[in-house]
Amino acid sequence: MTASPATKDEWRARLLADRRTVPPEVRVAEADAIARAVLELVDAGQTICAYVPVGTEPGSRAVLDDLLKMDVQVLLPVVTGLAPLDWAAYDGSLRPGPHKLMEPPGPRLGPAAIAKASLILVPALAVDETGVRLGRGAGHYDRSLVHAAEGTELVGVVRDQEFLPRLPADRHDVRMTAVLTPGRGVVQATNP
Ligand SMILES: Nc1nc2c(c(=O)[nH]1)N(C=O)[C@@H](CNc1ccc(C(=O)N[C@@H](CCC(=O)O)C(=O)O)cc1)CN2
Ligand SMILES: Nc1ncnc2c1ncn2[C@@H]1O[C@H](COP(=O)(O)OP(=O)(O)OP(=O)(O)O)[C@@H](O)[C@H]1O
Repeated sequence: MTASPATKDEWRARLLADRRTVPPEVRVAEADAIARAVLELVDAGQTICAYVPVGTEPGSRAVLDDLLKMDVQVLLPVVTGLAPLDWAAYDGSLRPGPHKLMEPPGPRLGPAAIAKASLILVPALAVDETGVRLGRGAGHYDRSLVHAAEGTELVGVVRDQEFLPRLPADRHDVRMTAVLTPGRGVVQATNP
């Protein structure tokens, strides 16, 4: 058994390597389970922030279309350097952006648009039981989530194996209020 990684960078390397070993049929089954859980979390008329999975990330583009059909407004992140993320509404179309990301082609709503969302699905490499999230390491979400409205549900989406007891945390880390995994559904984070 290999020792547990100590730093965030060591955790990122381990978690990304593990994601690459997941067989396609497992990814599809996990994405379906995540989609079912997401659709149970939302109500018609609600605005949420979501993400388009990139590479081996859990989730699917299909759930975004299901959300539109349910009359949920879906905002997707747009990367603009190291500033907080910008946001644009999903209307069914996407175009390629940086880092192999897909983004909506429509109007940019500005970083403050995140405050319209009552639920934010946050992509992550791992989340711990107290809601500490490990992301890609650029701090995009940490810079953005401070603009979310108070009381907004911040749901980190990870595979079951990426829901960990403890991760290294920095002062700037914005904690998730809950974690969504394919096997366990939505689990509320505990107090640190
Ligand atoms: N889907 C998604 N969107 C997101 C994020 C994310 O983590 N996931 N971000 C979170 O902050 C921001 C963008 N940050 C990112 C930074 C680097 C890479 C990245 O390393 N991409 C790889 C390909 C993906 C892979 O194979 O795992 C690449 O560029 O090669 C992706 C997103 C905003 N949008
Ligand atoms: N609110 C902030 N203001 C200024 N710098 C920040 C802020 N949040 C994070 N950073 C910087 O961003 C860098 C990456 O932070 P961290 O390792 O926590 O990223 P992450 O949460 O894993 O990534 P991401 O949010 O992009 O997915 C660090 O150098 C950190 O100092």
